[in-house]
Amino acid sequence: MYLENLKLINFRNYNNLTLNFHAKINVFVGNNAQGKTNILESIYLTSAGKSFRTTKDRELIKFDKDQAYIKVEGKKRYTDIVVALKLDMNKKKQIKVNGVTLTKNAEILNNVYVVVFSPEDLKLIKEGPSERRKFIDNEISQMKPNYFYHLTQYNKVLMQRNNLLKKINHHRKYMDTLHVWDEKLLELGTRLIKEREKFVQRINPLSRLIHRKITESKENLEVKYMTNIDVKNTFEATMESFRCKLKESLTIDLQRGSTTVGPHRDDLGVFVNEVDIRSFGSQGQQRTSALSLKLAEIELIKGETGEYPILLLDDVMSELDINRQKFLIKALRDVQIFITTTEVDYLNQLELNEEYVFYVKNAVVRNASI
Ligand SMILES: Nc1ncnc2c1ncn2[C@@H]1O[C@H](COP(=O)(O)OP(=O)(O)OP(=O)(O)O)[C@@H](O)[C@H]1O
Repeated sequence: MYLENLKLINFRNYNNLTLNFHAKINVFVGNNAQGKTNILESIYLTSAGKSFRTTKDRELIKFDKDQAYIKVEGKKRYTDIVVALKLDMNKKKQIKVNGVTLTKNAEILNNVYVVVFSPEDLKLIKEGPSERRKFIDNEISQMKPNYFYHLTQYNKVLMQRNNLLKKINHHRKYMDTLHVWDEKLLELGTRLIKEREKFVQRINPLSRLIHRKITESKENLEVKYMTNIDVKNTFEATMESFRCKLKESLTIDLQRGSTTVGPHRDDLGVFVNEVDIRSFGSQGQQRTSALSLKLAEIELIKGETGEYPILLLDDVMSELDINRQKFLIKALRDVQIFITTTEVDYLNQLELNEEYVFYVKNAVVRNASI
């Protein structure tokens, strides 16, 4: 799929902006703090309904304004797609897809497919497991909105169970209601585990292949799903093994007042040439592995939905050497790419057409074709 245009009103530092995009590459060039990432952020919002930089919608509305508006129009293989969001300081955000107002914001998923790669994504490898769980969850949610629903429910049930564990410490009578929460936790948790296992099984060969190309076959990347539950072939058997673990950990859960086993403790192991690069990788290895995973996601989304997602590369091109940049542009022939950069030098090396380039200065965007 690709986006044809974007309209912003009172979004971040923009008053009123309309941009027509190129179906292949769109590069936003400018100094720091001019509004380049804001454009990528607005595109991401039309995919996920939320920002990749903040959880507070009010930060997205232009200072001194009450409302912001974002709209994209694009093409999928068989349909046109129009997504519009209205953000309001005081009211809930309103989202329309092809003119129809959504009743639940989560319904926005599965319309505009986006993969974003930013310096933040380095965290994917070097930070704690929660960043890697977020990666897995975001990717599966985009392809399967039901997964997002189960994840939200799981987190709610987990919180209720943890509250109950704390209460039981003071009043044993609450013990009688624990099994109710356990059953819900087991059912929802097993759904997450089975989906995550499937996701990692599919992304592993894809990312390995890409990684081999980027590193000219010098490195072998392997990602492994790491969970404290024994994953079995069937849903029922996996749920049983989760049940055993939950029973075994009851004493310690009660002591701690929190649930110590389940998919909320999952991680993604990332190995290069059999070395765990979460702890032992160089910066370059961590960066390249994160890139390989992100690029694998593109293929995965294509396989799952039949559409290539849009790729947002925020400030990462200059961190890659020229060979890797060229690889990226060449390998992603069929993907619409949005790039932000402060450096123009490499644009010449990449031999990009001027019409692909947008110059951004203090929320004013100029393009050769405008
Ligand atoms: N709600 C808002 N209202 C008005 N301006 C805002 C708002 N939020 C952010 N800005 C402004 O947007 C600018 C930052 O834009 P953006 O993050 O897109 O920068 P950038 O061009 O990508 O820079 P860099 O290269 O440093 O990443 C800053 O000038 C900031 O003050």
